[in-house]
Amino acid sequence: MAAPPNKPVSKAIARLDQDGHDLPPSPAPSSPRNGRRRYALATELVYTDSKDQYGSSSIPIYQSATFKQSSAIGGNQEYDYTRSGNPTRTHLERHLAKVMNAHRALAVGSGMGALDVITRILRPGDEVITGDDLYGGTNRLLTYLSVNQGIVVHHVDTTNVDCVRGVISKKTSMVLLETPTNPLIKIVDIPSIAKLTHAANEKALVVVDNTMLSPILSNPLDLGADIVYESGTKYLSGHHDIMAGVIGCNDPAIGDKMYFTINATGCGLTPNDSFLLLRGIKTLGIRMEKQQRNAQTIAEFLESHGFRVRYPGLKSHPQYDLHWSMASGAGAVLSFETGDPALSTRIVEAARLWGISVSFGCVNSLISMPCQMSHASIDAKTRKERQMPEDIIRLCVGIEDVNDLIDDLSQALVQAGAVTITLDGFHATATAAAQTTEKETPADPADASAL
Ligand SMILES: Cc1ncc(COP(=O)(O)O)c(C=O)c1O
Ligand SMILES: N[C@@H](CCSC[C@H](N)C(=O)O)C(=O)O
Repeated sequence: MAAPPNKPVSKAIARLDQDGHDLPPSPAPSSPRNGRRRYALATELVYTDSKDQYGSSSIPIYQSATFKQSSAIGGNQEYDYTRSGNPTRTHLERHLAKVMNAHRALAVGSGMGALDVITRILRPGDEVITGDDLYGGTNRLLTYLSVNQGIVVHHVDTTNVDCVRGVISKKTSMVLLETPTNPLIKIVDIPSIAKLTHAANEKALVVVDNTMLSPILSNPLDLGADIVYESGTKYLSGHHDIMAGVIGCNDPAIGDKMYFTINATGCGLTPNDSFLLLRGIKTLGIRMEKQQRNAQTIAEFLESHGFRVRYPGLKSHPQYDLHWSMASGAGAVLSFETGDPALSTRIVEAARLWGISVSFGCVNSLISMPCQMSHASIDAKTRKERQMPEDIIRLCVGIEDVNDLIDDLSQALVQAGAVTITLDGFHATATAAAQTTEKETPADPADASAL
């Protein structure tokens, strides 16, 4: 089933604050011809004009902890100490603000570091509403805040706006959303929840973790969110060679509060990692294009062979229309079930091209079992209460040749005994969804090469 063609995501950059940031090497604002306010996002991602003194086409790494001052009584300069600010990081943040259509962007050492900075806005007694399907590390940090910092955390099914309505009140300070959720790929209605939240308490902050889509596919700030953050470790950098976290917001006072925390705690992204993130961002458009094309083909392959597949590029996804009303692509993470955790383990371990690894968004394809890996920090009882299938397999699709990926997956499915050979190919054996009228014979691993 073909997904709708990519549509342009972001509106024109309207909120970018150019004041006070025009010192080298901050990026120059883009200036397309024909009266347009900005280029298409894929162009903005690679647009690197800067005021570098030598006109360097790649922004230099200012690998310096300190900057000399012109005077003992302060001086009039932008930088004094890299914890407080660094030209390479500033360039990255300014570039991100353009890409995220944010008034201000901030770059820190990891995605969890970003959430830490955001949740430090909370005060004891504040209430947070969040989902019941969340990245394990997010769940862990929220649990820490509720146990140690007096924050009240409500986990509800955020895919149902009425569930959010049921717990929202004047005491709600933050609503934290993930969409598509990790790992169940459920979709959350950001505009409706943002409206509901701001009506209940105009000071409450709607925060969206956009790691699964990245700015090239969705812009939560344009959908009503107050703060967007994501793990730059994933799609933004794209090569699994750095850890990073980025934050965007439109309210200058909130931006200042978060900057205060970054300077006070020292979690700003290093100059070297800022450089690598800048480099990764340039290829985000083309990587995502290929990754999601591959993901669509693989999702269709698995579904057509009888597996229950969760991917918003498939028409069978129960929230297909909602997803496409908020995003211009389906992303490149999908999950599927086999009905048996031991069988899933065998599939994962039989794959070769698909690396057994946590994380996603990288150019290499990865396969994992979230309940045992990325979400193992959520205890088994809570996983059961939240209906996380222990057998779920997550595929994070890369840029390899899609036929090689399908071939490797096919071999793994056969070797693990997850499919039966039929007259015209093979079909899932163990999934609840597997229904076949054809005469089946158990798969022989030796047959894998014939597939
Ligand atoms: C959805 C989501 N948000 C946030 C994070 C945290 O990012 P990081 O690993 O960069 O801290 C992850 C993964 O780690 C994630 O999957
Ligand atoms: N051991 C790590 C696991 C990181 S999971 C990374 C990523 N978000 C994913 O979903 O795969 C931890 O405990 O945080």
